Amino acid sequence: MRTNQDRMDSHTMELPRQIVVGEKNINEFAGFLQSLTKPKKVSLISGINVKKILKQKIEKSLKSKKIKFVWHTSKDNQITTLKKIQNDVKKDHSDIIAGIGGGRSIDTAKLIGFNLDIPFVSVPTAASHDGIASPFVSIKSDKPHSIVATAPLGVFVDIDIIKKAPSRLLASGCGDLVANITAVKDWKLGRDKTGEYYGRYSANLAIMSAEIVMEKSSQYAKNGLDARVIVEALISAGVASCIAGSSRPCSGAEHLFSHALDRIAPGKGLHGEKCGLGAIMISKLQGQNWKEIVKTLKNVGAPTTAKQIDLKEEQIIDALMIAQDLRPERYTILKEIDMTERRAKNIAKSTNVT
Ligand SMILES: NC(=O)C1=CN([C@@H]2O[C@H](COP(=O)(O)OP(=O)(O)OC[C@H]3O[C@@H](n4cnc5c(N)ncnc54)[C@H](OP(=O)(O)O)[C@@H]3O)[C@@H](O)[C@H]2O)C=CC1
Ligand SMILES: O=C(CO)COP(=O)(O)O
Ligand SMILES: [Zn+2]
Repeated sequence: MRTNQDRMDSHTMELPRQIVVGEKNINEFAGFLQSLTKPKKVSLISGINVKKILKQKIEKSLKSKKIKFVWHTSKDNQITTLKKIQNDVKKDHSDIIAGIGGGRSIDTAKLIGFNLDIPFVSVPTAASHDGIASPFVSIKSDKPHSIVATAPLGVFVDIDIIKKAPSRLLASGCGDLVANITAVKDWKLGRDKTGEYYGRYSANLAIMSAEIVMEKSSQYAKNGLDARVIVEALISAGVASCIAGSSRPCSGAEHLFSHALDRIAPGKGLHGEKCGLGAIMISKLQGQNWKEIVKTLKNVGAPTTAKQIDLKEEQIIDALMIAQDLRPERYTILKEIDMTERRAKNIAKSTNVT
């Protein structure tokens, strides 16, 4: 007899072809591109901070391999900004595109690569999110959540750059990772209540990347965060999404809460920080060990209260109340709860988020 777990529509698993995680290896960037597609010209997408830090090194590497380049600046993740950059990239006639930076620059390059059918390479300079190796893109449009584009052809990481990035970014990445605990629980709920496809392998992979951080967090509190482990966990979480064919293993109600905050309080808090706060409250609603999530976030230096990222109690409550409506088709614990103002206030207070 077929169970709900067996039932699924066909889906495509698109995975990165080559992932390099090195240290002080940015000078090998051009060689990495050559090993992928032997490009003559590359379009580089980054923000102003990242460009300032890496311009010289990246240009030196590209010149050494005679690869031409054009820089483009990503300021925000609005669809209008992306379209403008896309028009400029089109004029480059480049044969590869690289997103260099945090989630915004990577997403911008990923979607432009997909739209223009140019191979895309992900060059994270911060371990702040799990979109590094995934096919998903979060661009502000009518949809508050990610859409499918294409998995990077290659992922190139210089851990030394990530170690030197502001520590808040690495802690934020841990928030995006612990979110997998609540996301997978919601995914199981969706399987049980709606018969939706649930991939045990990708679910376990996502859980493992969260658990690695949770198990090591006391050690991190004493000796500092291990950037390489966190990067690998984020890559692995992205690969879990590639295998699942959706962001399901890494995005449940805690992400819906974060997407709601993106609308209610734009610009407040990083993506992973908001997902971490969401994971605290959602794990309590799910009957999971929410205190363990608080402990992990505290140990890695990520926020555990709204105040730490300048959010007000009303904003947390509103976000909890509208979260599920932002993605009604994604079954989460919030479908099973009448999230009244009183209930929202209670969950935020009882977990010390407010
Ligand atoms: N596709 C997906 O599945 C996912 C996508 N996202 C998306 O990613 C974005 C969030 O990513 P996040 O990284 O948190 O935020 P940003 O990409 O906005 O980066 C945050 C800041 O960190 C700076 N920065 C990055 N690396 C360094 C460095 N090495 N040294 C100094 N500064 C650095 C950036 O500079 P600069 O301004 O130069 O870029 C930026 O100012 C959101 O748009 C979110 O929606 C999040 C999760 C998953
Ligand atoms: O951030 C993500 C996974 O960590 C993407 O999730 P969404 O599909 O909810 O945007
Ligand atoms: Zn996320």
